[in-house]
Amino acid sequence: MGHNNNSNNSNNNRSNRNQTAWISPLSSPPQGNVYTNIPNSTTYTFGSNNSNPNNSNNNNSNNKHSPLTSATDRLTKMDIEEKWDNKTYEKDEREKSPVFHISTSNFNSFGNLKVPGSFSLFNKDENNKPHLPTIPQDQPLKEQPEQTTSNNKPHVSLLHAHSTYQPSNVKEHITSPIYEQHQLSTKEIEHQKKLQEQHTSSATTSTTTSSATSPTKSQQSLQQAQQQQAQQPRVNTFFLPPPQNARERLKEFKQIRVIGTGTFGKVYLIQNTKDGSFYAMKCLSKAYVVQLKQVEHLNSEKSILSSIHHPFIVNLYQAFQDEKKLYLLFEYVAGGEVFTHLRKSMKFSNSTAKFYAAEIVLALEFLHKQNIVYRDLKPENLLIDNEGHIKITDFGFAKRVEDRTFTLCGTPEYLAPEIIQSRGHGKAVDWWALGILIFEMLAGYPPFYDDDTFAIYNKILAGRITFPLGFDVDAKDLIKRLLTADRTRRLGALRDGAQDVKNHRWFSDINWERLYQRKDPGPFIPSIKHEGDSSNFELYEEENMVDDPPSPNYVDPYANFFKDF
Ligand SMILES: Nc1ncnc2c1ncn2[C@@H]1O[C@H](COP(=O)(O)OP(=O)(O)OP(=O)(O)O)[C@@H](O)[C@H]1O
Repeated sequence: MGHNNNSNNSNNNRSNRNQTAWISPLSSPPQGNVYTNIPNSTTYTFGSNNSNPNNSNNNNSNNKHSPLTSATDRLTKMDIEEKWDNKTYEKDEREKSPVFHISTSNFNSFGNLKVPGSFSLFNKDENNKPHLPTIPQDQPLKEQPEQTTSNNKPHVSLLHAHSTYQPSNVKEHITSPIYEQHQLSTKEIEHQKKLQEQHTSSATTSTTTSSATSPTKSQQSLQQAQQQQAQQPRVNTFFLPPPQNARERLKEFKQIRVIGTGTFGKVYLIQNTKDGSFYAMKCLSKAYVVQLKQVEHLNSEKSILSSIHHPFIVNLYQAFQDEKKLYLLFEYVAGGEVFTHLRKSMKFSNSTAKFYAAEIVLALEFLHKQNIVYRDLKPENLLIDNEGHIKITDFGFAKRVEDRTFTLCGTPEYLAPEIIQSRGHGKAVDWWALGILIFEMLAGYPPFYDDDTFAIYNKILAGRITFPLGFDVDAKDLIKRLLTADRTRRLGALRDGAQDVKNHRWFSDINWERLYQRKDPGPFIPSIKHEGDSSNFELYEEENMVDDPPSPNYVDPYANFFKDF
C-alpha cells in the first residue's frame, strides 16, 4: 500500500518505506532510512557520487526519527556473523546438485544472473534518467526446467523432511481430506448469516424489484452456501452479489475512521447501523485507478478475492461502485499490521517469525495451486486477527498466471531479481519475498535496503546478505534457499512447490494440519478491547468515505472500465 504522510506516529512510520508501486522505477523518490535498528547506509544520488549522509536526499522528515548517529553506532557495534553472497552459495549448490547446473556464462560480474554487458544500473535514457536492465535478445538466459526427477532433486527438500509430518498425506494438499475438514467456524457461519440478512434487507428497501429476493429464498441459498462450503471450503461463499443500489447499501454503514491509506484511496473502519457489526471498506477513486493504470489490478483483486476463501487470507464480502468510487467490503481484522508490531518490538523471536511464516506458506501454497501469484508480500500487507493469526490483505497485484507475467510491480525491498530485470516472472517471486519477509521479521530490517530505490535494486542483483549475529541457523539456511537468484533453483519454485518449503528443517516443529485448522492461538494476541477497536491502526487524515451524489446529468466516464467489478 502506498502511504500518505498523514500518520502521526514516529519512527515506525510505515509511510517511510518506499511505496508499493506499479513500477515506473524512476518514479519512486529516495526515501529516508526507515529501519531504526540497522546500520545506516550511504545515500547514493544519481549522476553524482555523493555519499554524504547529510545531503539533500537525507534531509527529510524521516531522519528526525532515524538519527544517523545512533544507526551508525549500531553498525559499528553490530557483530557481523556472516556475509553471504548468493553467487558463492549457488556455486556450492551447483557442485552438490548437478541438476541445477547453470553455465557460468549466465552470471555477470555481480555473481548474479546475467544482464547485458552494456548494462549498468545507472544507464540513462534520453531524458538523462537512469533506467532498468533489460535482457539482450541475442543472449537469452538459459532456463532450467522446473521438473526434476526423484534422483536429482535438490538435496534440501529430502534432507529436511519434517519429523512428524507425512508429506505423502498432503501431497495433493488441495484435495487432501485433512484439509477439507476445515469448515466454517460457528462464528463464521453466524457472520455469513448476518451478511446475508443485511444484503437481503438492503435489497428489499432499495428497489422495487427486491421482492424477487424473498427471505425464504435467501435462507435456502444460505443453506446451500453452507453445504457447498462444507464440501469446498476454499471457495468464498461469503461473497455477495453487488447491491442493486450502491448508495442505499452505503447508507447502512456508519463511518468510524480511516485505518489505512494508499495510492488510490483509503480503507475505513465502518459499522453496520442495524446489527452493529464492523467491517473494513476499501474505497478507491475510479479516476485515480484509471489515471494510474490500475484498472486491471483492481478488477483482478476483486475477481480473485471474491472467489477464494482461506483461513489466512482476508475475506472479501462484497464489491460495488457508485458514480465515482469503487468499494470493497472486507471482514475487519482488528489486530493491526504485522508491520506495526514488528517496528514496535524491533524484531520477532524465532518462534513468532516461524509461526507467521508458516501460515503464509499455507496461504501461498493455496494461491499457487490455483495459479494465483500474490506479488506483494510484506509486513504492511499482513494483518493479525483477534486470535493472533495472519490475514493477508491487499490483492491489488495478485494475478492468475499460468506461466509468466511481465508487469513490474511490488515493493522495492521485496522484488525478486527477475522482476527487476524484466525477465518475466511467476510464482517464484512469492518465495523470494517470503525469504525477505522472514529475514525482516527476524532482523527487524530487510536484507537489501537503501535510501535510494535504485541502490536497493543494485543490492538485490548483487545478492549479498549480511546476517546479524545470533540469527537462527535453520532460518538462515531457509532464507538462503528462498533468496536464490535463479528462480528455477529457488526453494518453493521447484517440482514439489510449497512442500519443499514445508519440509525445511526450520519448520520441523510446525504441525501443518493443526496450523491450517487454527487449533492454536497465535504467538501474540493483539490488544482488542471490543469488536470495533481500531487502536492497533495508525491515525490518518479523515475524509468522507461517500461523496455527495453527483448531479443527475453526470455520466460516469469510467463506467466501461469497471463493468465486471
Ligand atoms: N480487512 C482489513 N481489516 C483491517 N485493516 C485493513 C483491512 N484491509 C486493509 N486494511 C488496512 O488498510 C491498509 C491498506 O490496505 P490495502 O493495502 O489493501 O490498500 P491499497 O489501497 O491497495 O494500498 P496500495 O497502495 O498498497 O495498493 C492495510 O495495510 C491495513 O492497514
